[in-house]
Amino acid sequence: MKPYVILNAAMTLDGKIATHTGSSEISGKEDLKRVHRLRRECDAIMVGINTVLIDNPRLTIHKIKADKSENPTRIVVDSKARTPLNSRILNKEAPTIIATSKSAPKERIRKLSQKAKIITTGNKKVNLKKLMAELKKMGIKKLMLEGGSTLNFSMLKEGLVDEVRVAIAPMIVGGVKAKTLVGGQGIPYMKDAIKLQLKKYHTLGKDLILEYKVLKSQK
Ligand SMILES: NC(=O)c1ccc[n+]([C@@H]2O[C@H](COP(=O)([O-])OP(=O)(O)OC[C@H]3O[C@@H](n4cnc5c(N)ncnc54)[C@H](O)[C@@H]3O)[C@@H](O)[C@H]2O)c1
Ligand SMILES: Nc1nc(=O)c(N)c(NC[C@H](O)[C@H](O)[C@H](O)COP(=O)(O)O)[nH]1
Repeated sequence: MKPYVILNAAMTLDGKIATHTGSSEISGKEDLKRVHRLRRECDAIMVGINTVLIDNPRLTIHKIKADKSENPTRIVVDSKARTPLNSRILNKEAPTIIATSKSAPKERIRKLSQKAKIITTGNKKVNLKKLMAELKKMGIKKLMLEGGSTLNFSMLKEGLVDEVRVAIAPMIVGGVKAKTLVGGQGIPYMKDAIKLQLKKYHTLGKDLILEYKVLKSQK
């Protein structure tokens, strides 16, 4: 049992979700409103620790009108409990979960547990399947995965993503070191690619929105 997971991101035409310096203002203002409407529909938003360290996101609904009580629960996948204590994700605007592993230092866990709920799974890194099962037990039915590249790969590879929604901005930045929509180790052979089915597409301001269903592998 797991929540229904929607991976949402914005990328340039060349598939980058940030430049090699970490700059990532990609979505147009209309797309940002779409993202915030999606946040409002979800029970939780999840990001990887690098996204917290680089972007210091709030992960609340703040581009459209919403009551504080509508903010989804924020989740950081953070094996070693590196989330800075002054990061915006730990403010009082919404509940926060730090998903850690057994490799996280006890002292960091103690400090973070004063500001967030801690869920520990996995030895060296977070066990995403177990984390998803825990979240479902807690009542999280719909989860928005907001990146980054490394976490997107792990979630897709583990078969935990149900839908992918991307905004393609009419921009190209290049750079071998710039993060793409899905990074991680990658899949060696095209025959083993994660297969998707295009469900919907439309323009939104200058961006193109594509919505896919993830097809479950036959393995
Ligand atoms: N344009 C967009 O839509 C968008 C969205 C989100 C993030 N970003 C960008 O993505 C970049 C960050 O991406 P990234 O790939 O460096 O990091 P990430 O945010 O995906 O975090 C990855 C880290 O999570 C931790 N982790 C723990 N358990 C894990 C597991 N089982 N699987 C995977 N990771 C696990 C590891 O420390 C790993 O290095 C930033 O520059 C950010 O601006 C862009
Ligand atoms: N859809 C989307 N378009 C973008 O252009 C962009 N850079 C992100 N990036 C997602 C990432 O998780 C960001 O850190 C949060 O979008 C910031 O979230 P806040 O506004 O602080 O709540 N996502």
